[in-house]
Amino acid sequence: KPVAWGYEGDIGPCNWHKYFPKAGGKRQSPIDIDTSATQYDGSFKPLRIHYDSHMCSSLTNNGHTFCMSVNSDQCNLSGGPLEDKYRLLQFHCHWGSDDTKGSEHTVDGHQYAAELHLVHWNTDKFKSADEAIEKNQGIAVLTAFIKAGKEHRGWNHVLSHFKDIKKVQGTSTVNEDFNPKCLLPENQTDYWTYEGSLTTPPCHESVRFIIFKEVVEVSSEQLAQFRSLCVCSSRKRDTGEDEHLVDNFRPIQPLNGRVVKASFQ
Ligand SMILES: NS(=O)(=O)c1c2ccccc2cc2ccccc12
Ligand SMILES: [Zn+2]
Repeated sequence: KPVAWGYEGDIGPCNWHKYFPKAGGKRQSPIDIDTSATQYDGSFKPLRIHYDSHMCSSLTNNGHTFCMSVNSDQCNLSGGPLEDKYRLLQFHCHWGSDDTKGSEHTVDGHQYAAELHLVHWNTDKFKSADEAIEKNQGIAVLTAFIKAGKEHRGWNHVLSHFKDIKKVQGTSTVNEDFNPKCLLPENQTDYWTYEGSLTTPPCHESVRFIIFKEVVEVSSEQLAQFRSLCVCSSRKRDTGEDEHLVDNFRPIQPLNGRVVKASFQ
């Protein structure tokens, strides 16, 4: 029987290690990026992000975030700090109950309104994503910070399906011409990178994070739409209100001597 976990109370992040022992490991995510301690690495090759936009994908509310799963073998990532080729599996976000919080990673202690994770698995070393998710170098997550500002047209292709996935386990098929690359910042050469973990149980220490320095803007109204998702299909607050999915970010974890590399000086 799968163990329930969440972001508050007894099943919250402070207790994850009791049922998911890796959550207490030495290379956990997220972390604070102390920009005075990052190390420039001039050996990185250019990041190669090749996504096609003819992939059919499906959007699900899994009770912890919305997840756009992609099933195209044409969406690949390589280069930068990566030794192998990785294939896009899904993307999702973490966000807050207001625009002052929501990201998982922080930069010099600053938390952004949301954080986008594009999850890729190592197709050179492993036969399936389920295998890769547990193995060192198995996963690469492209990460972009999001702040409240001007409207982001690309995000509307995703947000327009949210009414179909308001309830948990709701799914919606997305087969319009959408390329997730439009969700990334313009500057894709300046990023930080380090070795960490899934930020949700079972917290496997299999993830290479690549975190863009440039922050993406979406409007406050678009951020409010993230918060329209519900956490569960039935449970209502005593006020009869739906319980909305917000503050789905893990607190920052100890660096334990890890060095965050920078692709820029
Ligand atoms: N936040 S996360 O990117 O660690 C993450 C995953 C990372 C790698 C593989 C699968 C993942 C599935 C997630 C599902 C929900 C939230 C974060 C998730
Ligand atoms: Zn994530």
